[in-house]
Amino acid sequence: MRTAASSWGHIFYTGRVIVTIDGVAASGKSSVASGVARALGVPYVSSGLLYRAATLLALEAGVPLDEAPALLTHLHAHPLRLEALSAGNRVWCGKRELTDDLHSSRVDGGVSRVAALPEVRAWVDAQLRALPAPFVAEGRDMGTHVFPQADAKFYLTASPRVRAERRARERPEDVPAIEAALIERDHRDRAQSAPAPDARLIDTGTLPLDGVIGAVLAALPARRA
Ligand SMILES: Nc1ncnc2c1ncn2[C@@H]1O[C@H](COP(=O)(O)OP(=O)(O)OP(=O)(O)O)[C@@H](O)[C@H]1O
Ligand SMILES: Nc1ccn([C@H]2C[C@H](O)[C@@H](COP(=O)(O)O)O2)c(=O)n1
Repeated sequence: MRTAASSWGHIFYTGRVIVTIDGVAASGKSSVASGVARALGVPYVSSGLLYRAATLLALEAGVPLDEAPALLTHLHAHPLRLEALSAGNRVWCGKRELTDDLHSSRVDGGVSRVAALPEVRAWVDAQLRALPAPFVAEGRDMGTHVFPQADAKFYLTASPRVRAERRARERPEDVPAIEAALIERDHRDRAQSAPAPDARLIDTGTLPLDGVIGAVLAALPARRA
């Protein structure tokens, strides 16, 4: 029997298919995108990592986070490279790997300011649109703005408490503090975080990770080679 994954796997392998997975902070976007991409045998693309890497470089260099011209000059002098592997994305600045430094509370606290700058958004969008399809792309505006032509779109949600409890298993911080920071970030990211009208909404709070990945794979439109 041909499953949705195997049928799509063939199309992905030969075609330029794009699936987008957007959603609020810590809703499971990268875990789900990685699982779906692995099932389909294609890379996934984590757009948030580029915003995080831009924020880290600005913090390290003392560039004010809302000064777009200075930030863009710094980014052009220190080009970033997103390595879109299906097992986990990596970000490089020259020979230095930044990946492990991108999920700190310091970067979390500043990234929404950087992501609010239209010049930075255009810089990220250009890098994403230069990537060769097929892939699964995750972020906030993948289905609305960056890849409106995507073949299938999903939007993940979960309550702030559930998301904070999951994050607390990864970081030595207490749940109420993480929850408050997530609510604040949701608020600051809201301008670019609306679901695409044609996205399928999935509440990840009521499903295990494998269940969400299975729901995405099952919802991919039937395709035949
Ligand atoms: N459905 C799920 N059930 C249980 N845990 C989950 C589920 N989805 C994700 N997780 C866990 O929640 C945490 C956050 O997931 P993940 O990092 O994939 O979210 P994200 O939306 O990409 O986050 P961010 O917005 O910070 O980049 C991880 O520890 C992940 O393993
Ligand atoms: N397409 C995107 C991706 C991310 N952002 C912003 C919003 C977040 O605060 C930050 C980090 O993203 P995350 O790692 O939480 O997915 O980057 C955005 O505005 N647009």
